[in-house]
Amino acid sequence: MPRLILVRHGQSQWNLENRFTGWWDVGLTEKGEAEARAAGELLRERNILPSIAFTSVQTRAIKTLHIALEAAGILWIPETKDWRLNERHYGGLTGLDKAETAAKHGKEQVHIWRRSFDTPPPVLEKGSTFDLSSDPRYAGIDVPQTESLKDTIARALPYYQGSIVPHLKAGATVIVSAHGNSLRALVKHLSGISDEEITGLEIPTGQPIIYEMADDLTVTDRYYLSER
Ligand SMILES: O=C(O)[C@@H](CO)OP(=O)(O)O
Repeated sequence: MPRLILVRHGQSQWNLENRFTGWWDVGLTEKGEAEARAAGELLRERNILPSIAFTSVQTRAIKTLHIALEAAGILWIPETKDWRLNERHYGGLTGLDKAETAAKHGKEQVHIWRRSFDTPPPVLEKGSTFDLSSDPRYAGIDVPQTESLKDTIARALPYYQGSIVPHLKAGATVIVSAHGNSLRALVKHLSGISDEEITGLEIPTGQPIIYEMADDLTVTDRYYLSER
């Protein structure tokens, strides 16, 4: 039966520092690496072993995937990296301290920027420190200047449908290592969560979420692997 494993990257350096991250490429902390290892060990213990992997083009998700697959003893499985699984682009907030930004603009405004469904943060000016449009990994891609959750869904979901669903339809166990907001996009679709409710859903770092599916990809069960 098809099975989908979703895992948010382990703690990143900017999760630790409480900074808006988005598309900025930061590494994992030691704790983040340990979370990734624990996720892989859990997959091995429970014998839930993916045969194919998908991740973003961001170091924290790629490393989480590799550390987890190595701990599970299956670092060799095929993997695909795609920018459509990237974190939501945080626009002009990228790099800022979340608490300082709340002190400056008010908690309510920051909550809207972080969790509203379709209000994007302010745009990131072209040529500013965190502008990634000349990064070679984004060659030929129109790098956004900001994204709401709705914008993130608009690129992550078609990617899921076009590139991941065919493997699920063939009965594979698929792992996706990605980010808080790109995974929200997938969970919203898979669990049929409304635009309002999805904004309240927090996805913890390094915790595999399992979707068990029927052959027609109807979800039959969803659970955190650590809770079973
Ligand atoms: O900074 C970010 O890119 C994300 C994920 O860490 O933060 P938020 O919790 O605001 O979606």
